[in-house]
Amino acid sequence: MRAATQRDRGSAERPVDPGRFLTREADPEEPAAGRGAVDFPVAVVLPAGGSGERTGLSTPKQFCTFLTRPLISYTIQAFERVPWIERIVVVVAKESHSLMTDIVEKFNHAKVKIVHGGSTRHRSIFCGLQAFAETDESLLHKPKVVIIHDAVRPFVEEDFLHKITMAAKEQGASGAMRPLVSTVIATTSEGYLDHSLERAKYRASEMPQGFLYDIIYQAYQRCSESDFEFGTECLHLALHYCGTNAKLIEGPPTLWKVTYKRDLAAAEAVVKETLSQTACVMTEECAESLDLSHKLLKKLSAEDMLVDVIPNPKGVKGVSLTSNRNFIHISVNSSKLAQIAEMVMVLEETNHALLYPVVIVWVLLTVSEQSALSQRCEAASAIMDLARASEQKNILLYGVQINHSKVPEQWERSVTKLSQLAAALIRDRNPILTGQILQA
Ligand SMILES: Nc1ccn([C@@H]2O[C@H](COP(=O)(O)OP(=O)(O)OP(=O)(O)O)[C@@H](O)[C@H]2O)c(=O)n1
Ligand SMILES: O=P(O)(O)OC[C@@H](O)[C@@H](O)[C@@H](O)CO
Repeated sequence: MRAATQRDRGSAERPVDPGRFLTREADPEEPAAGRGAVDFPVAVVLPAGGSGERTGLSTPKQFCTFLTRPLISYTIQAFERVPWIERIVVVVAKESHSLMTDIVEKFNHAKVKIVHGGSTRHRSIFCGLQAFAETDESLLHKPKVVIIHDAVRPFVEEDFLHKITMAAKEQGASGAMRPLVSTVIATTSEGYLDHSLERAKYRASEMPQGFLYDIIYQAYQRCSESDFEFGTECLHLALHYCGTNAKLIEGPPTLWKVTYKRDLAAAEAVVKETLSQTACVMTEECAESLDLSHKLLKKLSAEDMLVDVIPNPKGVKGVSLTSNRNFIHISVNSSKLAQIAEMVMVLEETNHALLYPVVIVWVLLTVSEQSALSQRCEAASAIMDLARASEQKNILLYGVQINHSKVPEQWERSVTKLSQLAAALIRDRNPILTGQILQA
């Protein structure tokens, strides 16, 4: 049996995790290795006042939800978890103010101030910047560097934010860029090709962008009506109105903007993939349960999951729940429902499922034939009610029944099935299957 603290990586080198920031908590004491501390005030402006017409949805995309949370909450959290970012000004349309207030309260977004935007993105950004310039110093003091980031770009990591921030402090302005995927072409008024640009010489301007606050605020104060109405590039304003040439930094592929409906599905898939990479197996100490947990560890690790195995004779008290998002709880011969209920209570008390759903796969391991039927009947009625209550707390409870077999081939088949079911339940997080007892 592996020590509980050891984690088992998959055989292949793990791919760059597109959503690493979702689960890695920044350490407020220690700047990440390889970069200096940020010793000046930094704030963020998130323009979120658009209507998201290109999604074809009635709800503006920043308020569309996946995994029980609106898109904008993921973006806010990506900045809120960065210890050296002090304030986040979210710019919303006036009619979305109360919705945004509810989101801030529900998800404990403590660093957020809400302001009203304008009819275009540039007007909204200017409204956000004005929030620092025109308020009581003690409430929202002016930052040295302000990061401007579309609220519909939820995947941004602290490392890259640090690069953008330090470059903005040194250079006055900085911006993310990505290689072009398609070639840029110009058309004639009749709709024919006029010319194409040499793709290698151009880049796509992305977000986040960073600025010395005074520079970008002055640029917006000087901004023409035409730029306010039709412009799409903050870096251009800093250059055109303040002569500040932005430092361009190539960013990771995760900086993409949610623009079309398909992008919302893509964003959900990224979050699901990130949340599904770890599992904690909680095992009883009888031989069959220990054997099952060891086999699960090997099989799930082969699926490239990081797996902890926690001998759990005393129920949930022996487990650090807050460091895991997916639990496989093995109960032998009886349902031990109280332990599951206690887990749900602890997860709720620690707010651990507030931002991301937690999955509990409850494995009913039947060792003695006599107990099989009674265990299953007892569990079937109990799990449904508990699952319904847990779902209200963003905890997804699934059941899988498995019979221990002394016939190695049969036991191996059952364990393989259980491993596949557990991996699928953790990966898909389908609320329809909560409260059900599947059969391995
Ligand atoms: N008047 C506006 C328009 C846009 N934005 C914000 O600017 C970001 C990037 O703009 P875009 O992707 O174009 O969003 P929308 O304008 O909402 O999309 P669409 O053009 O499809 O309507 C989004 O977070 C959007 O909410 C804003 O704050 N105020
Ligand atoms: O034009 P949209 O409002 O869809 O998106 C804004 C983007 O243009 C902008 O975020 C980047 O190009 C960086 O400026």
